[in-house]
Amino acid sequence: MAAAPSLNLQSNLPSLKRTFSNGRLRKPRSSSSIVALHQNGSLRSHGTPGLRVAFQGSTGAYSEFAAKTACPECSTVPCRSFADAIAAVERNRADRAIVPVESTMEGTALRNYDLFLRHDLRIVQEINLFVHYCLLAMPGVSTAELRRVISHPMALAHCGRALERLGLDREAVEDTAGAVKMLLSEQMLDTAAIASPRAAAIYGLDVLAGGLQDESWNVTRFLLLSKLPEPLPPSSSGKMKTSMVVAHRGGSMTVLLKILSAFSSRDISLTKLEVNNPTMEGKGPVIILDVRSPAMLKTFPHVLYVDFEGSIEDEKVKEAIDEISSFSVFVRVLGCYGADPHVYDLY
Ligand SMILES: O=C(O)C(=O)Cc1ccccc1
Repeated sequence: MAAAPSLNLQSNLPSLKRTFSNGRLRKPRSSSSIVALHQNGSLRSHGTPGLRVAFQGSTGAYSEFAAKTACPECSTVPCRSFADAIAAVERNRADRAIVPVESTMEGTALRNYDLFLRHDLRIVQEINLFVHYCLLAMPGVSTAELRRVISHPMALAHCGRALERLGLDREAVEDTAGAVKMLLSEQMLDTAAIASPRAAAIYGLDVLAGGLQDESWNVTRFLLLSKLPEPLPPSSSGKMKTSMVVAHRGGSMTVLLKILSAFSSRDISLTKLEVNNPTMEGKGPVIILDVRSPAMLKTFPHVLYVDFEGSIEDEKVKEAIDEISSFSVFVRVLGCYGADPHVYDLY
């Protein structure tokens, strides 16, 4: 009998423990192992049975696995786009949305982040997922017969060198599992998909190659978004993290120094500091919803994304935010949630 793949919890980055199940998921993952991880680990449980989590893509997408990792007992709601996943939460067709926002190979997925800023949702959990990319094809098709490959743009970008070597034309589609479904529905015999071993097992495709990513350490950070803030856990239950966006008048260097000083003078560790540079190709001003009433969309040319360790209930965090608010144009706290030091891996 094939062993059910299980999640592995590591106490520290960057080490990672993996379990192998021949890359195949033959039956639904038992959630009991994940519940145990929640009980032992620092994560707050989102394990309410019946919780509906919206994600972009089809069954078998990486985002769906991230959702199941974050909320083991949840049901997942496939959506065509990330915007649809957000709308599902806003219209009460889902309780949470999950979105990939950063990867070790490419940094922040600004499109997703910027879209999130236009809505009144909060970050309630983070999940780091080790992403394995495989080359999948219809049963019986060999690598020599392939002419092109389809997948999510991030997957194509992460496997650039391998695809170069294989000499395949690339075409972006909505998501990795959607690419697999497309192969099947259109019986494509000259096309491969890049997707997870889990998607291969779900849809019964052949895995022609594994570990396709250009960098062996390929972790994607997902955020779980909710309409309402989660109650903050007691401070004894582990480290907290806060995310915020800061809009300023320009002159990034001075602002950066002032922000660094607001945190370092209070011994608060930053985990992310990203400048949104409006001169970047294709990058316009950022539109942010001002969630204070009356809620309205505002446009800012100069924006910084900041994550740091600490809870908004900590006195020194409140002071740091007040100080930053005094020299910036706009500040919005995007969420306060349990810091998850683990990388989850399903192979
Ligand atoms: O297309 C998917 O499967 C997704 O969930 C989006 C994605 C793609 C590549 C890495 C992480 C998430």
